[in-house]
Amino acid sequence: MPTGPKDRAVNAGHQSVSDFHVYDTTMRDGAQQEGLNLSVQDKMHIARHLDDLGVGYIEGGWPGSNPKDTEFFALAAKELGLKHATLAAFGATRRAGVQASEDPLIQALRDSGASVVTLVAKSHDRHVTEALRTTLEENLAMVRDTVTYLREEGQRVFVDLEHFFDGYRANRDYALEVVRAAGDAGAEVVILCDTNGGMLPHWVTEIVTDVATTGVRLGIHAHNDTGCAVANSMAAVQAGVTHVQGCVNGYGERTGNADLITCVANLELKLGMTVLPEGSLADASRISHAIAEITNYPPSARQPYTGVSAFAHKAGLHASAIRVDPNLYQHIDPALVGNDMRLLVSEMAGRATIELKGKELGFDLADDPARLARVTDRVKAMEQAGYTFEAADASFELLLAEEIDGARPSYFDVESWRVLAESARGDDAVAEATVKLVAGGVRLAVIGEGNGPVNALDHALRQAIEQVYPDVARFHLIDFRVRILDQGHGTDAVTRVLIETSDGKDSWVTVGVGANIIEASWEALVDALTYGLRRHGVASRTNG
Ligand SMILES: CC(=O)SCCNC(=O)CCNC(=O)[C@H](O)C(C)(C)COP(=O)(O)OP(=O)(O)OC[C@H]1O[C@@H](n2cnc3c(N)ncnc32)[C@H](O)[C@@H]1OP(=O)(O)O
Ligand SMILES: CC(=O)C(=O)O
Repeated sequence: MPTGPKDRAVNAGHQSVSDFHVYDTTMRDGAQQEGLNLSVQDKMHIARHLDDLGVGYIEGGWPGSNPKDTEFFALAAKELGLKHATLAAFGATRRAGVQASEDPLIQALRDSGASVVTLVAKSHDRHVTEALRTTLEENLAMVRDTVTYLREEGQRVFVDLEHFFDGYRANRDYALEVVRAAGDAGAEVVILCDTNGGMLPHWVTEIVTDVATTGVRLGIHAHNDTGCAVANSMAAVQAGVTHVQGCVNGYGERTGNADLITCVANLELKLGMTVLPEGSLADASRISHAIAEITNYPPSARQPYTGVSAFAHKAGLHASAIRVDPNLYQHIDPALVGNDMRLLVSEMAGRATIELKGKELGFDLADDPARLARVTDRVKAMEQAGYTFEAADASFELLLAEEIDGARPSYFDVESWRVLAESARGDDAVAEATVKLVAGGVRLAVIGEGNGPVNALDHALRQAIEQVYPDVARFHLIDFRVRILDQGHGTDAVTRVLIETSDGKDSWVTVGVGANIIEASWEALVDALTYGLRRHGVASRTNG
């Protein structure tokens, strides 16, 4: 026989470091994002990452609405073992005309094992009459009854008021009546939701300031349809809410929810509040990327605070000031959110960029201004010819090594290469490449096969070099990107290839440019193996 939540509540009672609530809904509203699907195990992993981040509340899903969410709560009750966070179960108020104690979805919330239940309720009069097809009075009763029932069953209750801001504009008195009904029935926090995401910050300020006069503890749940979800959440906090909901990486229905990490970083670093355990924010970038791995959504490079480009500097003028003091072009120290400053080498680089990037890669270029200028000029000329170094650090490092050592690092001399592609009797085309080279004083001629010309060349080159440099056996190509560059002259377009190679531990990117895809790929492949051997400490003919 099931016991009451009083006895079964998991992870109950852990408050965030301050009384301010940081409430994550990645596994519920985040999972409402198009293309995002989480398994039970995915949810377990995400919950642990969120707990490491130190959020106060983790909304695990809607038990009773689908078997997976029900299973997640059952497993969480047995195995999750959160350190900081409290698990919350999400669901709707009872159905119209049904007693809370007889509504199966309310029973599922009660039986979820979660100590907190977050109920979604209607507060916009038109939604009550048209979507719920009931009366305004019955909606108030649905809120009161459900909150009262779950409180009596021993659960803490938060109430999400859907479409609150639109509802307030349509019928202020009714919207405020729903807030009071929830608060009076025992809801700990009433969350004002910008469900359609249409608000602007000054409207949020105005409305929250008015609703705060009810004396009910308020929260904010903002969607990003105007691109203002985080700004609206900040406006709500400044107007008095003490509970912020959001999703890691801004996942969520349509354009997403407020990015929870951006919100907490703003609260801690801009507003000086303490909303996470001390030191947790420095884990934010790692956790944002770890969760992106689980959701299988590549993280946005331009994500505030945690994106790989959040502290990447491309313009020469920026780098020249950064050389004096990084804070001249950064709003915070990236280490505060576990991110790093990066310098991007491109045609927009000046000498300062090259010097700083060189330093990052372990080269001291400051003592030779003429060499620094020469590298800068070479980079600009090569970018004009189609190369791109900002995404190909490994090719840039080989260029620097060449300038410093007087010759490009080299492990083999290529005599010739040739590649043929053939399709017989309408079968899929296959390719065969022949590579002739001298490595370690040995002349090698190797044939490689592949499903395309680049694949065949890669196999042939690798098989040849591996005979002299066994480290090459660990290298494998993990990404291959081709771009046809129209140089504005129509017929003389060139091809650029970026190749990412891994040794199973690290990866590096090289670039090649040529009149055709095979020539460009060959250059990038040769750079990839050369860089890899250098990185593995294998002596080249130029450095020893
Ligand atoms: C704003 C938000 O994002 S809230 C979160 C929304 N999330 C989801 O909808 C995902 C999970 N949902 C589900 O799995 C299903 O919709 C269920 C299990 C909840 C309900 O499924 P069904 O019983 O088949 O109903 P259906 O989805 O067609 O319609 C929703 C019903 O809930 C009612 N409803 C909507 N909001 C509320 C509410 N706040 N309180 C009570 N009932 C509500 C609707 O009026 C409708 O009732 P009806 O069946 O009498 O027409
Ligand atoms: C509750 C919720 O997800 C919303 O109103 O957007």
